[in-house]
Amino acid sequence: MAGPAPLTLADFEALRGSAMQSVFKAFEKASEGTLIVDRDARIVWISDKHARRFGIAQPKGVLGRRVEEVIPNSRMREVVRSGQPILLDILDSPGKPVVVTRMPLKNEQGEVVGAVGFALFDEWTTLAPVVSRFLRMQEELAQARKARPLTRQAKYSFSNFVGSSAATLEIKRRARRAAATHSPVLLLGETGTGKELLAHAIHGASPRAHRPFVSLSMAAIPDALIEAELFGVAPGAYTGADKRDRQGKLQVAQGGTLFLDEIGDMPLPVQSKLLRVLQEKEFEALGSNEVQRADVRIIAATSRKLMDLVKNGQFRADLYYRLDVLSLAVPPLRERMDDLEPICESLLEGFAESHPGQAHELDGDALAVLARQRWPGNIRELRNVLERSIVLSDSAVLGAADVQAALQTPFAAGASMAESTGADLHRDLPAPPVQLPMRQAHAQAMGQFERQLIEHALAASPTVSAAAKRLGIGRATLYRKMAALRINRWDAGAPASHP
Ligand SMILES: Nc1ncnc2c1ncn2[C@@H]1O[C@H](COP(=O)(O)OP(=O)(O)OP(=O)(O)O)[C@@H](O)[C@H]1O
Repeated sequence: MAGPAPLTLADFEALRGSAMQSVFKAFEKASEGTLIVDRDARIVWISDKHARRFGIAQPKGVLGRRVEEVIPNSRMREVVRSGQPILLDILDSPGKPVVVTRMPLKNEQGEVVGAVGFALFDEWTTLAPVVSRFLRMQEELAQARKARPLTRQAKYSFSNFVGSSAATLEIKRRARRAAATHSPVLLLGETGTGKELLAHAIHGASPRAHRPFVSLSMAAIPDALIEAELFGVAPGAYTGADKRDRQGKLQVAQGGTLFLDEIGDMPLPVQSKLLRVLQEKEFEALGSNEVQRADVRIIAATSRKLMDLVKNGQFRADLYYRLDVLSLAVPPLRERMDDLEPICESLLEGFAESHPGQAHELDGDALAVLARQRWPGNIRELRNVLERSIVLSDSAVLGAADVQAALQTPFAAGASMAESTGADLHRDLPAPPVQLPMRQAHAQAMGQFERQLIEHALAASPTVSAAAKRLGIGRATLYRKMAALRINRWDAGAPASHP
């Protein structure tokens, strides 16, 4: 007797179709709420129960709206964008958190056409063991993140240097090659282009990756302290010095990498000592005759034109050539505008943690506005503008008006100042006090002008040193003027991450 006819491909397809349907029905039935969005993350369907959870009386009234406008912490957009499910997650809702699962919906060609989300449990006491483990792991992760800078490991890798323009790929290629060697590296480029990020990445990809990464910025510490910071201090080296010796960054970085930022600001006497480190691999701590070995790879960076400093006698030519073995010129953002969109995406994603529940996307018009800027402060300036847009905006997606508003704040105006003709600057200066006698009015107007100029430069620069450079005056002069005008750089709106 003939057995049952063998199953054909069509049977498998039919079985798969009905399996999908019954899985969907089963989920729907067990679910505490269901939500479906289209490929633009606009709501196409929301169950009554889910709508009630978010205080929506008329579910039909929210159809067509962006999902984040209705469910503030929704991650449905992420699912539509990536095409990947988020199988288990906790969503905050006004009453209590719910456990949710989200899946992409695809058409026959495999293209994402939307996403469906199910609220699986709202009685999540049943999940208490899983949830408490999750919370414990989150806590551990937060602790580990906090501890990370203390471990003196590289904080960034090459993947953090976002972009795939030809210029970016080339710089990453060269940096990777540099990572494999032990030679010094010199990173050149405007402020905010990512030199420090690259220094971390080079260390992280080098054979010294498991040893310390230590940085020292010449611009962040007074000249008189640089030598002690770098080479350390022997006990009782000078009056009032500690009884114990104090390690310098060279000792701390032993076996690893020492990143010397703003090397162009290094005082000449320290330059000679650094040259000895590079040539002889040795140094002496301040106030000591004991010669110590330096097993340290030097990565130096500067936003100044080192060759000009050499010509002016401010930088030793021999040190320059010693550092210049592998020099990498990091291009400014305006020369790699193809990277603008992915960099914005990555920066906005990074803000998701610090600014939860706010816009983390740009629309095309906003991007076009950003693409028209010159970005003298490069990615640091872009980061500031995006963060400011997020803070100022109430929309779920940042539009042209949101980024315009952020660009028109004092920070951005100051950032463009260096390249402007001066006309923009004068535009927002207060009118001169005409009722005063001419000499007095002149002095007062000049004082106001100088204050505004300095505040703008400080707001647009990561360090006081960089602001001084922007203004074309010495750092000491700028400090004196700030003291005289009682300007505090934090009041001037300088980015807080760069003291
Ligand atoms: N390609 C990039 N992708 C993503 N973020 C970047 C990129 N380049 C720089 N950044 C970010 O921009 C900011 C400035 O970068 P970084 O401090 O490395 O610049 P820098 O060139 O060392 O600046 P400075 O000369 O002023 O010290 C940092 O927040 C950094 O993480």
